[in-house]
Amino acid sequence: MIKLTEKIVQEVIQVRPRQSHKGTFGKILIVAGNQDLGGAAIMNAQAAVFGGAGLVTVATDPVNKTALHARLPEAMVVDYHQDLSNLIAGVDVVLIGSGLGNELTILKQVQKELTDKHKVILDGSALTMMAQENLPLPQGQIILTPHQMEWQRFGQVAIADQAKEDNNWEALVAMNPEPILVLKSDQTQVYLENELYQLTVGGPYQATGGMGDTLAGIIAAFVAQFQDTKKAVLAAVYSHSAIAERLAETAYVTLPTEIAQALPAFMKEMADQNPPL
Ligand SMILES: NC(=O)C1=CN([C@@H]2O[C@H](COP(=O)(O)OP(=O)(O)OC[C@H]3O[C@@H](n4cnc5c(N)ncnc54)[C@H](O)[C@@H]3O)[C@@H](O)[C@H]2O)[C@@H](O)CC1
Ligand SMILES: Nc1ncnc2c1ncn2[C@@H]1O[C@H](COP(=O)(O)OP(=O)(O)O)[C@@H](O)[C@H]1O
Ligand SMILES: [Mg+2]
Repeated sequence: MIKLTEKIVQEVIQVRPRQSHKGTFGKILIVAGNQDLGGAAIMNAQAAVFGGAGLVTVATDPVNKTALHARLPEAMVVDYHQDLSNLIAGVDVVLIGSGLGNELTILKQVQKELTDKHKVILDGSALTMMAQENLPLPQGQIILTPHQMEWQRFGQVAIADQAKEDNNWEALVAMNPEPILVLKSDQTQVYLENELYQLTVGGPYQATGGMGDTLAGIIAAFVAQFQDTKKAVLAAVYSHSAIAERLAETAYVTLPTEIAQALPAFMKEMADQNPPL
């Protein structure tokens, strides 16, 4: 078991090269937010934009369009009922599932367009629907971000049995190809290529709806812009809770949107500890 420390973030987040443009830092499609859960799409997208993604498009229920534009003009917004195949073909990263509710048709349509070139984050309702419908993993480099209840459904490991890492490995190796697992709890762990990483920052001030939607957006931003996907996932998981821990020095609860807002300053601090490329 390897403890996650600030070192991983310093390693991943570099000063940006001058010769760059928005395409350099990755294109993300977020498929999230049904009629009732538009906040999840907003929190995904805010975290992705503030986390440094080059271009963010949100495919969501049309009722969420005005709110998304008003909160986050940097993000593009499309109706998730439209044909998303061209959009999916043009992005590097697809984040799907936060606040998606029971939108099974949309989940299936997106999954069939994914290819090996995509990095795919499966969160929230995507995991729950895939478990209920027994759907196979889609193509792409897969990152699963379940909380314990979602992992119980998706990985079929009872919450009480998740404390034993062997049980989680057993469920993971049965999946082909083996995804990266970010198993969220008050003791979040990342299962990644035979190594178990343990988060040692963060705390109960994070127990607020939307906290995982924000983490999923940060993971999307980091894997979109940083070369090494595995290290980028670890750095995202660490950054999310390290920022929360800092905010909690003066706050009883840390809001997901506040964590997103604090990301650019945190990332600059980490990058400044590295020499420019
Ligand atoms: N503002 C919004 O639009 C929000 C949308 N959300 C979305 O709502 C959908 C349903 O997600 P939920 O997670 O609420 O519902 P779930 O039914 O999947 O799971 C939530 C329940 O699981 C149990 N549980 C056990 N261990 C847990 C753990 N370690 N962490 C969290 N829960 C644990 C809790 O009793 C909790 O009520 C997701 O797609 C999610 O992205 C949520 O993020 C809440 C905020
Ligand atoms: N008591 C806690 N200590 C540390 N982290 C927590 C605690 N409660 C929740 N979190 C973190 O908050 C996030 C919650 O994710 P999730 O349950 O998916 O939220 P949501 O779906 O509402 O956005 C995870 O990253 C989890 O590790
Ligand atoms: Mg969640």
